[in-house]
Amino acid sequence: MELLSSHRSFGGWQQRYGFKSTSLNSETTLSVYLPPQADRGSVPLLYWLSGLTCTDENFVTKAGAQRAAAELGLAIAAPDTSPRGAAVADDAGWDLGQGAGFYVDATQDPWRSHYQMATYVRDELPALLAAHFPAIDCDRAGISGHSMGGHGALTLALNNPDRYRSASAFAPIAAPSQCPWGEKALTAYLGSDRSAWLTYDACECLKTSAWDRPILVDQGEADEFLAGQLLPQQLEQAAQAAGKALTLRYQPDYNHSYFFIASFIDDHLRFHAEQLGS
Ligand SMILES: N[C@@H](CCC(=O)N[C@@H](CS)C(=O)NCC(=O)O)C(=O)O
Repeated sequence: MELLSSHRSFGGWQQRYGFKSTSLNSETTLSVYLPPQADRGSVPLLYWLSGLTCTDENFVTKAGAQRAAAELGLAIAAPDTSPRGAAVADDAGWDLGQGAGFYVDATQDPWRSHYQMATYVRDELPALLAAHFPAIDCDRAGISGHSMGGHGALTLALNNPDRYRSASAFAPIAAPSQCPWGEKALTAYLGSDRSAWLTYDACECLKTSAWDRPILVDQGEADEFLAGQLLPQQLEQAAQAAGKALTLRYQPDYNHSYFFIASFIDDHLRFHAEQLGS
């Protein structure tokens, strides 16, 4: 891993690394926040998955998470949202291809040779972090994200309750098999057989998942994508039917932006820290 940048932040370090990912078969970047407590012992980890058009840097520069992460002793790993590079398939739209990996393992050409984001986040990242950051305890890991990344966080947690101990999301794409963003991406990455999509739809995952911990979701009421793309009411119904402990908070006047995320990120970090024992 090549250290691309390192900044002192609230007594810890905000760092960015570049490396070749084996699952993505491409160069990628990863941002890591190491809280001050990492100097003295082991710290739990929060994975942050960003949304459409983002890199690993949007969260780092806009969410304002470092202050609370430093207080709570929580490391944060923020990966990029897709494989990148001239040799990697792309699409003219901003909602497919580079910057829009949707945290799935693609099975269709031309995507499948690089777009293995589920494997990358679930398997490669913890191994990499454990090897390079001895202070990070990858067995005490939670996951969160925004929009496409909220969808990624919920589906990864629900599909892997042994891997993550806490889960939350901001304005997640809650039912991707029923909204235009999801239908476009899942058709491209997984093919037109909708049964292959279900494992990547949080509402479907809730029906069968062994996840037994509380889930926190914040949703802005003035979110421009609320009715057309995000469908949080479906998540609420699915959680209720499955008997899962979902707290869905509607936040009046907040839109889809990082101003919304920055306003509630401390609540989410505290929520994760409590469950991760930090
Ligand atoms: N580019 C799209 C918007 C995409 C968008 O809102 N992306 C969200 C995630 S879904 C985001 O986090 N954007 C980056 C940012 O705000 O820093 C548009 O022009 O409508």
